[in-house]
Amino acid sequence: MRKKIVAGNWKMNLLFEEALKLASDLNGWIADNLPEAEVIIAPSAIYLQTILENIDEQYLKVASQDVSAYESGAYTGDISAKQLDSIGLDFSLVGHSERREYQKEDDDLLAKKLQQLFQNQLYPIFCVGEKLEEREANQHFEVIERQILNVLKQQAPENLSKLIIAYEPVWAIGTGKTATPAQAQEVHAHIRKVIETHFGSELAISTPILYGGSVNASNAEELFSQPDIDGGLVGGASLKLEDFTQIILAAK
Ligand SMILES: O=C(CO)COP(=O)(O)O
Repeated sequence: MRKKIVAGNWKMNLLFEEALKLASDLNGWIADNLPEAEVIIAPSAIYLQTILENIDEQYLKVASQDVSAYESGAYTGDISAKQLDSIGLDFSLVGHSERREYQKEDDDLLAKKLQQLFQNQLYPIFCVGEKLEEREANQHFEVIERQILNVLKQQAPENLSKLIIAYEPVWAIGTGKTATPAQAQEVHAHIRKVIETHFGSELAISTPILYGGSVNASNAEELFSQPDIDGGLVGGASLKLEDFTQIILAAK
C-alpha cells in the first residue's frame, strides 16, 4: 500500500517568526495526534535550516521549494541539491507551475534538477499540470504525458523509485476552483498508466501521486479517497494550522 502524503507548499509567504511558529505548532500537533499521513512542509529556503533544527523529523519532514539544475560553482542565487543535503533536507519541489510560468522553467531544465536531487539522495516532488486553455481544448492528458516523459526519460531508471508526483491543474491553483474528485482521479489514473507503459508496473504501483489545487478542509476527504490520489500538495490552506491539520486528518 502506498503511504498517504500531505505536503504544504508555503510559497513566498510568512515572515521568519511566523514560519518558525507554524512549523513548531504543526510538529507538536503531529506528535500529539499521530496522523496516518506523512506530512511535509516546504517553507522559503532561508528558513529551512532553522526549521529543521526546531522540529522532529520523525513527525514532520521539510522540503525545499526549488533546487538548482547545476552541481556547484558560479550560479549566483542558486541552491544546489548537495547544499540542501548538507543541512539534512530530504525533499524538494520541482517544476511547480509558478516556476514554469514566471521563471520560464522548461522540461530539460527540470530533468537536470531531478538528476541533481537523485544524485544527492533527495526525493523530488515533481509537479505537472495543464493550463486552463489546454483543459478546454481537451489536451490535458497529452500535456501531462509530455511533461512526465520529457523529464523522466532523462533519469536513470533505478532512481525513479524515489519519485513523488504532484498533479496540479494550473486553473485550480489559488483560484478556489478545485478539480472534481472524478476529474482528478481520471488524470491520476492516466499518470499511473503512463508510468506503467514506459517504466513498468512496479513503479506505477509504488509512485505516490498527490493532488494540488485549492485543496481545503471541506474537499480534502473526497479527493483523498479516490483510488489513485495518495494525498495532497496544499498551498493557501497549509498556512493555517486549523485548516492544514483537518486536511492531514482527511488523508487515511
Ligand atoms: O500550488 C499549490 C500547491 O503547490 C496549490 O495552491 P492552492 O492550494 O493555494 O491552490
